[in-house]
Amino acid sequence: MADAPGNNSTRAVLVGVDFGAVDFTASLEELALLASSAGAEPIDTITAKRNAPDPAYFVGSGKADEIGVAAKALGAELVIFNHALSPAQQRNLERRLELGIIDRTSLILDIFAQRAKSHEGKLQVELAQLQHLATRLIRGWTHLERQKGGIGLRGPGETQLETDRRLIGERVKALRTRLAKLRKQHETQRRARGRNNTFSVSLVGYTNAGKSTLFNTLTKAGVYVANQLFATLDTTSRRLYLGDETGSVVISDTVGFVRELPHQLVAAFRATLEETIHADLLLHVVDGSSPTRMEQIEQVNEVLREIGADHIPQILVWNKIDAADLQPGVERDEHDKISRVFISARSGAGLDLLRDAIVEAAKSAASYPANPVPGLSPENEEQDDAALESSMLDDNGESNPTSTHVGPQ
Ligand SMILES: Nc1nc2c(ncn2[C@@H]2O[C@H](COP(=O)(O)OP(=O)(O)OP(=O)(O)O)[C@@H](O)[C@H]2O)c(=O)[nH]1
Ligand SMILES: [Mg+2]
Repeated sequence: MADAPGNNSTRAVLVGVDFGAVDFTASLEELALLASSAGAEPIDTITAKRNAPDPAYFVGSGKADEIGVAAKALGAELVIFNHALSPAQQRNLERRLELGIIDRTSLILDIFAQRAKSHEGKLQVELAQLQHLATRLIRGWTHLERQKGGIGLRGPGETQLETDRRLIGERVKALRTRLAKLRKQHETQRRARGRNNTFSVSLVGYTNAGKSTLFNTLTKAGVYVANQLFATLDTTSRRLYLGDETGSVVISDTVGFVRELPHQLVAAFRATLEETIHADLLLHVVDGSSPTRMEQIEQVNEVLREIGADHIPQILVWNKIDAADLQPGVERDEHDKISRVFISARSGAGLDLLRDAIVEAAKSAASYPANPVPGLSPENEEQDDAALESSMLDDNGESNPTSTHVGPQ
């Protein structure tokens, strides 16, 4: 590793191929942010124009050599492609360039692996990684066996490849079982919460839109905020008191979305996203200062469709108005329902409008009881949190080590 002095990050060259997409530049900028979020240092970006990917090297062999020469001249160890590479393309490039090659999918998986904190989050990432790996197993690949080590692991007459596949298959099965159990626990928690008839609100949106900042401002929770992609991986929930009439709602901060979110990850994070699927209201947070905000909205809606959350009432929260030179305000649709609220989570501008919008949505929701839930005033909020938390203990009476927290920590 040729690390620069005092800098531990891997120097990486980024490669983007322009197939004529309108968002080519924005997508490359995002790749740079993804790369630094993963701990790499993007030192150069090489672009190419093509009509279609080259089957062997994704870029042509001439371009591949050019990338290799440039990367070596710059002391890079890694080349990151802004695309999904086939296993063969990745392998061919690695052999030809003698450099580490990763694609967009692996990069995102890597960030998730680094960020996962909860037990469940780690299991989900491992499952996604193994599923990604399973498609890439080639003869002579011995990494897994070395890792597991030991005599007698390999069955009689099995080739290395079969052993690797078998070990991965077994681990995938074990992970699925464990995650299914955790999902059942979540179901129990949700039912317990359902008994309280508490209106639930999920913050969703593109990564870096400001969901956690807004969550903190609204609930004073102090969750991790950073100018990084996927700063948040675990769902965190808190009570939010909205006045005597409405009482409290439960509000959840969730993982951010990104374009081309690897589908293994969407599948693996389904359990985490269940918080979102079962919400009564989605606050779709948008970075209103981003030039690609419209496209980000579309990407988020696409993932919401994929996880079956597109039927949930949604308010678009147009955030970062301080950086976009906009005023706080509210927009209503043709049914006079609030469709957009313009705010700044950082300065607090427009937050009163947002709280009013949540109250209005809670009132109009059919499932919401006509009378406020008794006992949900600020005085006994803490006590209520404790009750909520105790409903989240698992069968052994142990605190559930998964991603959902309700109440003060
Ligand atoms: N100018 C401005 N910046 C903001 C505002 N809200 C959030 N930010 C910044 O945007 C960046 C991302 O904020 P987060 O709250 O971590 O975003 P997130 O949506 O939770 O991101 P992920 O967890 O990665 O999905 C941080 O640098 C925030 O300080 C705002 O209203 N105005
Ligand atoms: Mg966040």
